[in-house]
Amino acid sequence: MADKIKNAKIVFVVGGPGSGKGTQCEKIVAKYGYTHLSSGDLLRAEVASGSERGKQLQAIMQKGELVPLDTVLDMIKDAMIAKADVSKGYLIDGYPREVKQGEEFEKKIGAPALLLYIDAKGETMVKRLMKRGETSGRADDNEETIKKRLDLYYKATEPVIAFYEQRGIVRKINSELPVDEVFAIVEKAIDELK
Ligand SMILES: Nc1ccn([C@@H]2O[C@H](COP(=O)(O)OP(=O)(O)OP(=O)(O)O)[C@@H](O)[C@H]2O)c(=O)n1
Ligand SMILES: Nc1nc2c(ncn2[C@@H]2O[C@H](COP(=O)(O)OP(=O)(O)O)[C@@H](O)[C@H]2O)c(=O)[nH]1
Ligand SMILES: [Mg+2]
Repeated sequence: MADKIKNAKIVFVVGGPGSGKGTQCEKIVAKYGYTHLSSGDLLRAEVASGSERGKQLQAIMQKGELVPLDTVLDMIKDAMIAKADVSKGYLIDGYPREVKQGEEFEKKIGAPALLLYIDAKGETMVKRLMKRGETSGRADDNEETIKKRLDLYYKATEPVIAFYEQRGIVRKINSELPVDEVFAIVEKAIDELK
């Protein structure tokens, strides 16, 4: 039943690991009532379920690599459909990770109206993730995996931003600032959508 979500407002939230995607998404949910779907959280839920598929995913995520495209996309699509009747819009956090993921999303679900590009310096992201790692319990918040995630971000995900820039839907957000100042910029981008 993809019909239900064909006309939904879709916002891609893209940025490096630890750039502050999740933090800003929470604030958008609180103010605008959007549905927040973090692809990483969906994958971690599958891992936590203890399923066979979850075990395979865990091995990939622990290495900081990308899980197969269809796996993530199916999870996002199912989660979107489940919320279709109540959703004012969708925040797709941490996806697409590569241009191909964006193309497949558009084929199977629909086109994004906006891409929020949450931008922080590499050293800032590493610092935040090491700090988060003290309490997150995430198997990939360690120095070695963080470095791999960052490398993959620059190699595979930054081209996603260039791809959508051609369409004029990218809003670059400087997330070096304090959270509330970052959100003030985010609000402007979301308000433009209405
Ligand atoms: N579309 C996606 C999203 C996530 N992952 C996997 O899930 C891991 C964690 O993703 P995510 O939670 O989005 O992590 P980061 O981008 O590193 O951002 P953060 O942890 O700071 O939210 C990734 O490293 C990757 O292995 C993936 O393969 N494909
Ligand atoms: N100073 C500052 N810290 C932030 C900001 N956003 C997030 N953080 C911190 O950076 C860490 C990673 O943020 P998170 O939202 O999980 O990032 P994500 O990996 O992009 O989803 C968190 O522990 C936050 O405390 C921000 O705008 N400013
Ligand atoms: Mg996150």
